[in-house]
Amino acid sequence: MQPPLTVEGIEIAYGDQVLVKGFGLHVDAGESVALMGPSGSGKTSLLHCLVGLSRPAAGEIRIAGNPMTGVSAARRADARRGLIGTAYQTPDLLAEVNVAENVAITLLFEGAAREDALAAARRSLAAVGVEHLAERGVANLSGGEAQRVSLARALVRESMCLLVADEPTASLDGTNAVRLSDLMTGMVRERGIGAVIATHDQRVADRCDRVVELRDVTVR
Ligand SMILES: Nc1ncnc2c1ncn2[C@@H]1O[C@H](COP(=O)(O)OP(=O)(O)OP(=O)(O)O)[C@@H](O)[C@H]1O
Repeated sequence: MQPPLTVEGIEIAYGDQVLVKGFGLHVDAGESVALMGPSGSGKTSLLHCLVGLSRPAAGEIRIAGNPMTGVSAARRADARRGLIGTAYQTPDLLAEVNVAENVAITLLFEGAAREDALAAARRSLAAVGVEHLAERGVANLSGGEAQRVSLARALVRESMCLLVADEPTASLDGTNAVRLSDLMTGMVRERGIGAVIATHDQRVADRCDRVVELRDVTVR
């Protein structure tokens, strides 16, 4: 089986300013990797390359063997939709629809039957312990609940094999940050997927299997 993520010799540049050089990473099934490094070291830029939103200046990225480099934007978008789940610092839930519909939204946009999409959303909400919120509006969710819903949305697709999270606990207090980290890494193990979690929080990093420091490959 192909590993969820393979990165080789990545270089990230803005104009002629090289930010990251010679970065490699291999994430196995079930493994959570914390991506750390000082502010401005390029964590978010690297995550954007992993999910195919931008292209590195050099190097190769493969998600479950599927190339994210040297292919068209359309192919990267297909791989992103099918193989990657994302979670960010703010959950960015849509106020106009309920929790289950938020989780099901990408499936619904792609034309999945409504009942199938909502059943998948409920399964994903149950897996992260918040199925009881399914019919609720998103306005009154606590910060911890909203991040769990965001995680359920990231994990909703059965085919996904890589979770990419950028500071997912930054808006949470210490207790909720630890709970969400335990939940994320537990789900990654249980599903046999991989995860790359950019974080400044040592408590989050401690719950991952491994820490990768971007500092060493950032060009100053
Ligand atoms: N589109 C862009 N064009 C030019 N420079 C950029 C662009 N995006 C990011 N940068 C610069 O690249 C550097 C790295 O930014 P990035 O957001 O990847 O760092 P980070 O490690 O995620 O930082 P933080 O921990 O503060 O979120 C910064 O100096 C930033 O200003």
